[in-house]
Amino acid sequence: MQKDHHFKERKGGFRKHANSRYSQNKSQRGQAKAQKERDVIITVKRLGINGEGIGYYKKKIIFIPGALPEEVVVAKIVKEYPHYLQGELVRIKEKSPDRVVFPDQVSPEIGGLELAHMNYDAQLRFKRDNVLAALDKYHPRGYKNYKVKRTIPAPEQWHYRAKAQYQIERSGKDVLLGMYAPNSHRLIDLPEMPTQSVDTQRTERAIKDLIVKLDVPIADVRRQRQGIKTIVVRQSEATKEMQVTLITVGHRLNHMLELADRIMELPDVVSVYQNETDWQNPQVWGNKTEKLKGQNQIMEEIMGKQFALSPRAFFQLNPVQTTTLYSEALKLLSLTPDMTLIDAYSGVGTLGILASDQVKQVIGIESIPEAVLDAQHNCELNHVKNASYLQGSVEKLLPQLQKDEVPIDALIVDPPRTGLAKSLIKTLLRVKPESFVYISCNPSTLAQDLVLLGEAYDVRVIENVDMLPQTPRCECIAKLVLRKDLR
Ligand SMILES: C[S@@+](CC[C@H](N)C(=O)[O-])C[C@H]1O[C@@H](n2cnc3c(N)ncnc32)[C@H](O)[C@@H]1O
Repeated sequence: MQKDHHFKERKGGFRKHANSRYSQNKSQRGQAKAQKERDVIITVKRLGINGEGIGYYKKKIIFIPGALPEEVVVAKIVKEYPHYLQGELVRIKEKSPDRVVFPDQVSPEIGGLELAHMNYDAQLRFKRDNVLAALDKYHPRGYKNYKVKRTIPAPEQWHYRAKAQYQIERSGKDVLLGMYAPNSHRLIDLPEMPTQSVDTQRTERAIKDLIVKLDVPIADVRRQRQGIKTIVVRQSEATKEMQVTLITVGHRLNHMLELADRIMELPDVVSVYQNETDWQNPQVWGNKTEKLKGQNQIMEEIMGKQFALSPRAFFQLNPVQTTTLYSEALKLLSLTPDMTLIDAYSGVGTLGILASDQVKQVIGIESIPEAVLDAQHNCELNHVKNASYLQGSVEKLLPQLQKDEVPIDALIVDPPRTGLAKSLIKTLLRVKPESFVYISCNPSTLAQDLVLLGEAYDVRVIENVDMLPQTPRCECIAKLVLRKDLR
């Protein structure tokens, strides 16, 4: 450990970072004691699930964003909650060998760079440790025997994000384009985001310039004025085609079609969509999506197969590393030609289509109608004749398949961060697919679901694939095997 590292260049940034990230929960904010800020010396013991340093002060846990394990830091206690303290990093007295210089062109409080002050090997270790910690917290049956593999690194640690989703807002005479500070409505202008692809970033800025030039209305939440709220730019890794979606409050905005024409002139842009939302909707995307210009979808390629993507369809943010994720997951499924594979939470049909030549049939289940249409179109594009896609919730459709006596031999689930619904787990414990792989982007919900699934399944192995370097997030792939006594 190196001594007496003064943290001048980042001090201010981390203070804001610490404040915003941990003081936002309203009920907790109410309980926080108003107190005089004071500096304390803390030895950091470990990282929390969001990448924040954790230490103890007078036997109480203290969270210090930006601090690393083994570091001795001076922290300011900014809030005192009944069960923990919120700290801000002031100065590093003893520096961790894992510390690296944070990218200087961007504010540390921006989401998505929570681990950017830590070297990449340490980030990979942290991601595996996060899985172990979740298992240790919920202790699913036999978890001590799980083989939790080393995190598979991403080939690119910077500029890997193929989709940018930035908010646009007026601030006095300026127009800001970027992301909100975590848990707040304070927009941070983001001319540079080091994990974002250069092309998507450049296109975002060019669209902002066009909006200003053509005087297209920008949404104003305070005055409830209609306009453009969010600009989404997604690029295909294989074809470089770019799809732009302007998320608006209000339908026909002044100069909107002229704007779409001008956006189409930008390099690689092949389609412009408008998605309409309203002030009541807490989600970024609204329900109405309409094409303004260009082609319906952009084309992506994974493992030699073509995938058409419409604006609302889910696709991994890191297309280069997606091949690793999918090939590891399919390897663990151990498919045979007589099997029926259920691709639950199928998105645009990627996993099922990639597995289709190894099984008798594939049935995909997905809730977003546009994604289901994309999946059906993707089957045609790839001449896949043994796959079909159902639109609806997995919770409702899986029991229906069982009722209809569809053989469910192999199952892959790839749910959102919330994990599997309890009702679905009950169905799975009845159906007992022989081959079962669970892809999870949240070790905590994975561990909780494994507790319940442990009634019928053992876990053979958990693979970790790093899709999002510089963030605390990781994709886990768990291979579940039916318990011997139930086979
Ligand atoms: C993490 S993505 C996985 C998509 C796909 N497997 C892939 O790798 O591209 C989760 C998908 O599940 C869909 N989804 C979310 N909740 C669902 C539910 N209850 N039933 C069916 N699909 C759901 C989402 O629309 C999204 O496409």
